Amino acid sequence: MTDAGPHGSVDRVIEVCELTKRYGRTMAVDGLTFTVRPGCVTGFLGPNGAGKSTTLRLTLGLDEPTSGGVTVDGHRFRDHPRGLRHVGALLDAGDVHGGRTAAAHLSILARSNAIARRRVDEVLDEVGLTDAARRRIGGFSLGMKQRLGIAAALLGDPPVLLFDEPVNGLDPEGVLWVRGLFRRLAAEGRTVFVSSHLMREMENTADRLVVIGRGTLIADETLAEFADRGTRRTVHVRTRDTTALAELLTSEGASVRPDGTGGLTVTGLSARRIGELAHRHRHMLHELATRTASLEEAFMELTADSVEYLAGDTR
Ligand SMILES: Nc1ncnc2c1ncn2[C@@H]1O[C@H](COP(=O)(O)OP(=O)(O)OP(=O)(O)O)[C@@H](O)[C@H]1O
Repeated sequence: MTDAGPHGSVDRVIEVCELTKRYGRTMAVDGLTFTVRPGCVTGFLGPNGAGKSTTLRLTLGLDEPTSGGVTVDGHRFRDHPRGLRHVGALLDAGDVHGGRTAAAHLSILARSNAIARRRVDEVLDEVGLTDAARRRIGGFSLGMKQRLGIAAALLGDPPVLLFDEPVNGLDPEGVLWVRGLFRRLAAEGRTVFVSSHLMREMENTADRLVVIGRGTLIADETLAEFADRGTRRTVHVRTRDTTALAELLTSEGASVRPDGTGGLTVTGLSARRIGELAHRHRHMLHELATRTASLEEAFMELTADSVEYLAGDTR
């Protein structure tokens, strides 16, 4: 599965190398380098505007990079003779002709990519749209459009699959279904690359994570490695003289920040040690509690500096 290919490349591997895309004054993607391998689900995470869709569009040759590039098996997408039979993708589920039926939409795609007609019925069945096959797409819910987009990605039975925010619009049953589908596709040895701006959509799906913010790479690691950040403990402490306690804990090597409610969030010292120090220096503590950050919190902390639009932002 991961044998070296004819050009010294690795089979089914997406290689993003120094990828840069500038739109006027906006750096959508800024020197991104990472590799996506087969046999596992790789989550592509980042806040809104981080550059995920741009990276996926560049991977599919739908846009030209300003510099750098992306290859699949060592070739640019447009140089792959097998097109959709090699790389299947869901980019924008709404980008379909509403007047066509689901079956007609997929049949046209199949014909133009030399894919057998029987695949249309197979993928409609796979995504649960068999009963809606003869209905016009214009009347589809967002969730049904997502399923149709996933069907289109699967149509050519490709070894490499890209999905841009596939969970959008799916109901809870649909979310479970799509997770199972991604896991199965990866278990079959395919390369599965899935974007999302929500950690919780990835934490039960992805084996690896590529995290970006403002077009640059923030993390490229296994979910287990990422989870280790998530299990980092912080201690919540509340006292009357916050400033004095913060100075004391900082001098003992802790990292201390206000928690926004008059208390302090401390990392680098255990609750027990903080309790001992406070006692020795005669600080009365009103609260002392250890808490474990969730994966979502770890993700938000990691990407905090690259969030484009903050609620209530007054910058
Ligand atoms: N065609 C374009 N013209 C101008 N700016 C663009 C274009 N496409 C993307 N951008 C800008 O590039 C940046 C990255 O956008 P992109 O859609 O790739 O991010 P994203 O991570 O997919 O975000 P989201 O989760 O909101 O879809 C944004 O600031 C966006 O406004």
